[in-house]
Amino acid sequence: MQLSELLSCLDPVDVRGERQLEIEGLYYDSRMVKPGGLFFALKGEKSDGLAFVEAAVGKGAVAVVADRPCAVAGATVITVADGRRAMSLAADCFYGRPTAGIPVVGITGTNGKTTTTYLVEGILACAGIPAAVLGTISYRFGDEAFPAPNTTPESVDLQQTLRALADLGAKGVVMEVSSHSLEQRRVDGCRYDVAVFTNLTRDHLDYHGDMENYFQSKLRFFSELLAPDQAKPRRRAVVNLDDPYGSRFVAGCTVPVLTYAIDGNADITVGTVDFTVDGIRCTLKTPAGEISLKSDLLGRFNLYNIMAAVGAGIALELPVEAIRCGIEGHKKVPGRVERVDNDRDITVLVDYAHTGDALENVLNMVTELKTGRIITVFGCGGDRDRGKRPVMGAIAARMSDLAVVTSDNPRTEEPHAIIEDIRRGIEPLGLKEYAPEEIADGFEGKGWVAIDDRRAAIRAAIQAARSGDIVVLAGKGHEDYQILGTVKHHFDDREEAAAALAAKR
Ligand SMILES: CC(=O)N[C@H]1[C@@H](OP(=O)(O)OP(=O)(O)OC[C@H]2O[C@@H](n3ccc(=O)[nH]c3=O)[C@H](O)[C@@H]2O)O[C@H](CO)[C@@H](O)[C@@H]1O[C@H](C)C(=O)N[C@@H](C)C(=O)N[C@H](CCC(=O)O)C(=O)O
Ligand SMILES: Nc1ncnc2c1ncn2[C@@H]1O[C@H](COP(=O)(O)OP(=O)(O)OP(=O)(O)O)[C@@H](O)[C@H]1O
Ligand SMILES: N[C@H](CCC[C@H](N)C(=O)O)C(=O)O
Ligand SMILES: [Mg+2]
Repeated sequence: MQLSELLSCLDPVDVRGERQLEIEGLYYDSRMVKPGGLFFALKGEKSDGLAFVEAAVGKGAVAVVADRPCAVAGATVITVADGRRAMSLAADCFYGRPTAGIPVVGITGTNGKTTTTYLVEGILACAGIPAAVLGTISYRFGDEAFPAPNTTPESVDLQQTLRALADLGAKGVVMEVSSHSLEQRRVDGCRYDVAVFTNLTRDHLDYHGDMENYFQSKLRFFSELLAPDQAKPRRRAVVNLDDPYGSRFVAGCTVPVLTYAIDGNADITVGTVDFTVDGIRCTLKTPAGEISLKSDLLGRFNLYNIMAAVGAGIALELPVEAIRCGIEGHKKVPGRVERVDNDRDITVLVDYAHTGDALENVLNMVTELKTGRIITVFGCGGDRDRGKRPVMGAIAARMSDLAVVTSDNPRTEEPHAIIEDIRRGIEPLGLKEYAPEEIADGFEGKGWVAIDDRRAAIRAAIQAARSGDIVVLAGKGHEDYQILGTVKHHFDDREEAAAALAAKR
């Protein structure tokens, strides 16, 4: 693409140097630059892209974009107001506007995004719209999947992936929109039809600082990115009004809003509902009429995810029958309340709960199903929000008969130090702390135990379980790795649980 054409997309403040250049690719990492590239010098958390401009030009970049003064010989220098936003807009143009003219649903919120994307994918499929799904698990169209290093990729990777998925036949997009991506303008080049808000609870405060900043990063999705647009006439927001932040999102919206709530008044509410061990049966009252549904998803939190997906379907004006069919026939989400089969009458569930709210929801769900004692294995990620550690510790210990505290991607932190942070939330409860060897043949009273090594922790939990018990392995879900230092080692809770069940005495 000609640089002059790209310039019209990224709204430059100043251009110095040759404009008649053919741009072969967009890059934000100097190490990846190829000849003919346009390099975006971004200011990051760890380093400043300006320091790599010469390296980029040395590798063949013919032009550089920056939002701070930048001097370099041998390349056109483009100054913009916001480098990350300019990169998003340029990527949309460069990859041929992959989100124009097709339905695009973005889902944001602390928990429930991945699950809701799968439900919306099902609804779109039933409406005859085969859609791409981008999020934590993968970037996928049908069964063709690309690995997902981030939940919401950097704008250049995002638009390139959207183009590739459209070329494979995707006629719609459902994607998770993380708060990091909103803050870093990764999605500014996406043209959404519907933006969904699930909930806002504590997470990622290592990055956002406090809940208000976290909220503000998400609000941008509804206030700025969803501004009225003639090319997207049905733009709508879908907002959970039971969440304490819900009404603030509604107030910030610049397009019509469809609200949902189980407890309060909203556009979409619950008529009847029955939660069982087999799933959810409900009737929803909606502006499109009453919808009767049954789903094999478990728990009240999944009713919220269903309502969010139904809201997206209604906002897109899809037939009620497609909405029902999509919810009832949805694809299973790997690692979300996923059962590990066994013949020992122990319910083993692998789940991705890695925040206090998610853990509380999942443990509430298993408490309602309660067939025996609850044993919960969990840890907290290293190099992530430290404040959630004691909170999760208290929830796990309070709501389980035995909490097994262990490691979950310690990254560059000392695993035992993370467990000590978790301990601070458990100790005030005054519960018995078991030594690992004390639970080798089971346990009697309520308590907790710390076992740094996750494999040993899973083995101990399953060894301690008896017929009827429920073992929840929380935090890693679909992940098939454990990150120690900066190295990813193969590790899969589902495989570990199966091995522990096979080895159980
Ligand atoms: C904190 C964070 O979000 N960081 C993201 C950010 O990195 P950064 O801007 O801070 O990068 P930096 O290392 O300071 O470098 C600055 C610039 O110099 C460039 N550089 C650097 C070195 C060099 O030799 N040459 C060069 O050009 C870098 O490519 C970058 O453009 O931009 C990078 C490029 O897009 C991301 O890969 C990186 O994600 C890191 C890996 C990450 O772990 N992010 C997580 C926290 C994240 O984004 N998570 C969310 C939500 C997760 C969830 O709850 O589901 C997600 O969407 O995945
Ligand atoms: N609506 C919900 N409210 C609260 N907790 C939920 C909800 N839906 C799912 N959960 C819990 O949160 C975990 C993560 O769910 P899911 O993967 O759908 O969320 P996510 O928002 O995509 O998470 P991430 O930010 O890691 O991408 C689930 O395994 C479950 O324990
Ligand atoms: N994708 C999110 C969740 C990771 C879940 C947990 N397994 C962890 O590593 O903290 C993150 O990177 O913060
Ligand atoms: Mg997700």
